[in-house]
This record gives sequence, structure tokens and C-alpha cells, in this order.
Amino acid sequence: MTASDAPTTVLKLGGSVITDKDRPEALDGPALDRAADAVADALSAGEVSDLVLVHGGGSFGHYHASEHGVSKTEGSGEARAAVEIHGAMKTLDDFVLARLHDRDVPAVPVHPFSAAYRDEAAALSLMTEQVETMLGEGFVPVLHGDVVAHAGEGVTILSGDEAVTAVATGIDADRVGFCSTVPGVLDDDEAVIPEIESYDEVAPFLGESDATDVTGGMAGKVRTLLDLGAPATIFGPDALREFLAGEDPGTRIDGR
Ligand SMILES: Nc1ncnc2c1ncn2[C@@H]1O[C@H](COP(=O)(O)OP(=O)(O)OP(=O)(O)O)[C@@H](O)[C@H]1O
Ligand SMILES: C=C(C)CCOP(=O)(O)O
Repeated sequence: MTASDAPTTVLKLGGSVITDKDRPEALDGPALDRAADAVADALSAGEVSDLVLVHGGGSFGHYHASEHGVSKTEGSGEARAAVEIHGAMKTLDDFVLARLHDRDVPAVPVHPFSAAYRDEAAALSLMTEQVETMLGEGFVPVLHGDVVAHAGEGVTILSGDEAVTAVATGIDADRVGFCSTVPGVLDDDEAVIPEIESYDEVAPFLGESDATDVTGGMAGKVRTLLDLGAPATIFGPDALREFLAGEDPGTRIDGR
């Protein structure tokens, strides 16, 4: 809960939803428009109030991270690499903010490069007091996957999924949702697995992403969410309105 005591929601828009992951720096404009419409409609209908958005890297961050050989664990001490990856994420973020502003969503940017770091043990710290203050002032903070300073490594990649778990923990969010390209975590028959409580029960089904992705695809996502300490939901773009209306479509992940 935030200071206003309204329920808080953290929603990640997958980078593979809002970009074309097969081409470097290619936005999927129509998909971003649909997501922005759903967010704007849910806010104006009062279905959500305190909302934090996070977006992934898609063909912006992952392309440049891959070019520089940087991942969540492989770092770079080159300032140019850090700035190129961060710059690509800011470019994508500018598109996201603009489409939200077109619909009167009061979105403001929070760049994790300036608000987070990893220590020698790779433990992540992300400050969230500014996010709570933004919510209190009626803004919709927008975070994203980014580079972060990492003790002993230079910079490493912070996935949008990690940004979600860190911000959700920091602001004690009530609901966490991941809008991905798939309707949920799928089993071998392509059926949505409704609930996941441990990694081992689904490990055989989990693969990497289909496209360039330095942060681990669905396997990385499920691991991150099992560590969250609160239930999270993974669903596809068609279920975004349902999630924002308070329902739990797709796969529910609860590692508690
Ligand atoms: N068992 C599975 N069920 C569903 N998707 C799977 C599975 N195994 C692998 N995947 C892949 O994982 C992808 C989703 O992970 P990805 O990291 O691309 O998600 P995202 O959050 O939408 O994007 P980004 O990481 O760019 O923000 C799917 O598009 C699919 O290719
Ligand atoms: C590659 C970068 C910079 C961000 C990755 O975030 P993700 O797309 O959520 O995995």
C-alpha cells in the first residue's frame, strides 16, 4: 500500500509485446497503442488507481546488450557500452511515455541506472521512495529494464522482471502482472499452466525466449517470480484489460 492506502498494482509490459524482437530497435506501434488504450481506459474507469508500469527491453535493450556481451552476470567496464544500452532503453521509454501521454495517462520516467545498483554478491538495491512520492502525487511511474552499476563487474543488465520484483517489494504492491506475448506459461501441449508453486514442477517446459534475450526468457521470469514473496500473474496481450479490471488471467505464480 502507498501513503494514500489505495491498492497498488505493478504491471510489466513485455519487451516482446511492444517491440518487434526480430529487428533491432523496432517498435510494435499497434501493440503499444493497444496496451496504452487498455491502461488509459482502466485508469479513467477507476479500475486501477495507484499504478506502476515497467517495460522490458525487446529489440532495443537486448540487441545492444548482446552486441556488447553484457548480461545479468557478465558485466562491462566500458562507459560507452553502458551508455549505448541505457540510451536504447531510454529511446524505447520515450515511445512508451509518448503513447501514454497521447491518452492523458500521467506517466513519468524512472530510470533504474540512476536509482539501483548490485553489490559484490549481485544483490540488487533499488530506491523506491521517489516512486511512492510520484504515486502520491497522482503520477504513473514507468520503470524499465536497464544497465545498473555492479560492484566488481562494471555494469550488468537489470531485467524488467527484476525491476518489477524490486519495485513491488519496495512499495509493498498488492497486485503484480506480466503481460507477455504468450497467454501464460505453457506446458508441452501448449496449454496454459494455471498455477506454479515451485520451479521443479515446470522446469521441463521452460525455455529461453524465441528472440535475442539476454535475461533468460520464460525460465528466468518464472525463477524471478517465485522469489517475489507475493503472487504474480503472467498473461497475454488479449487478457490485459481483464487483469487491469482485477482478474487473474493466465498463469498465477506463487512461491510463498
Ligand atoms: N513454457 C513456456 N511457456 C511460455 N513461453 C515460453 C515457454 N518457454 C519459453 N517461452 C518463451 O518465453 C517468451 C516469453 O519470455 P520473454 O522474456 O520474451 O518475455 P517478455 O517479458 O514478454 O519480453 P522481455 O523479456 O523482452 O521483456 C515467450 O515468447 C516464449 O518464446
Ligand atoms: C536488455 C535490457 C537492457 C533490459 C532487459 O529487460 P527484459 O526485457 O525485461 O529482460
